[in-house]
Amino acid sequence: MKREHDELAEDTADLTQVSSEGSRLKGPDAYRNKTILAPMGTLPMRLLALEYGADIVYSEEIIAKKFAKCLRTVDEKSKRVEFVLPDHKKKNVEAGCMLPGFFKDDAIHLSLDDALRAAPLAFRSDNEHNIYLEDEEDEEKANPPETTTSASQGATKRDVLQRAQHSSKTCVTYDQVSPASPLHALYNWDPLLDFLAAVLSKEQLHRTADRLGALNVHIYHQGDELGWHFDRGEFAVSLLLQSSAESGASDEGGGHFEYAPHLRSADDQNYVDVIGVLDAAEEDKSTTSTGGRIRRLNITPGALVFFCGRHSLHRVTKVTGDTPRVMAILSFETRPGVELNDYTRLKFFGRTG
Ligand SMILES: O=C(O)CCC(=O)C(=O)O
Ligand SMILES: [Fe+2]
Repeated sequence: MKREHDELAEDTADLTQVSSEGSRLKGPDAYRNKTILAPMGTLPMRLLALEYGADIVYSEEIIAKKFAKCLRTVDEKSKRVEFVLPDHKKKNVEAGCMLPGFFKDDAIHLSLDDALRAAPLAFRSDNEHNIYLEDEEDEEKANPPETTTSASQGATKRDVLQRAQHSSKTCVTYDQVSPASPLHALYNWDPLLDFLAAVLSKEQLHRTADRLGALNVHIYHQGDELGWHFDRGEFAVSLLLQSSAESGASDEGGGHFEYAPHLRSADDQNYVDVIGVLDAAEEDKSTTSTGGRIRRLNITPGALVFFCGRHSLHRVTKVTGDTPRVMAILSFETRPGVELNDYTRLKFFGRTG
């Protein structure tokens, strides 16, 4: 309690507050041994609290110095109000968000049964890839290694490309998902497009036009995993149908979603920290400075997850138990009519049509 009190004092050191004594006090001393109430909503309520013995009352707007420095922004479409630090804008933007319980038990079970019925026909991929999910030869031609050294010196794109990742999973394609599945209904439900567009601050979203890749269900059996990668697309929407993890954060069962938020940006590939995260994950050194950037998201069945994977390195750890991890991926684009290329279709679906 003492520590919190001091932290609050430090955080608000520049602010001048009106106390019950009516005098203006400045600096940390103004907050020692005082009865402080926060957050207090309306002025009459605050005045009443002062009358009944509180020394200092705060409205929400002046709790922290950091907060006082924020800019008020309003998203035009959703009308959502956000307070953003002007110089730390990127740190305020989350890598993703999760809505637990979006699908209730019945919808989960019907979708799961449908996917598992289709599984014997589905393609199993098992391959190595780099974290950028791109063809190395094409990439080297387009960006010769000498032009791709990180601003934070010492590591190059070539170093990162050499860190091969393994992925194996079975993929039920869109044409194999039954039109009777709740997943099919959800994906083709127009209000979902509006909802996602509002949440993601996009003018308009469209379902991906790919007859195989628009909606997929990935099944990870024992030994399967999804290696570290940055998504090529801007964001992904996923819905977990079955977890392989036995309980929340414990390692048992495996199949955990792990990510290192904001590891790169549009202007800095940050190869040094990318290598640091890959090393830390390999050696399971979650306490090293780069390893400390790795977070684990405890996704429960039925949760809808939006994830901006283009700048946040992420993976699914190896499934170690008997229960397969079953994850639906819903794909959307900001432009209509977008299809996958044949290279991707062959790699992940084993066919082009
Ligand atoms: O299955 C997951 O949780 C993530 C899947 C993913 O990262 C992807 O499909 O790109
Ligand atoms: Fe991904």
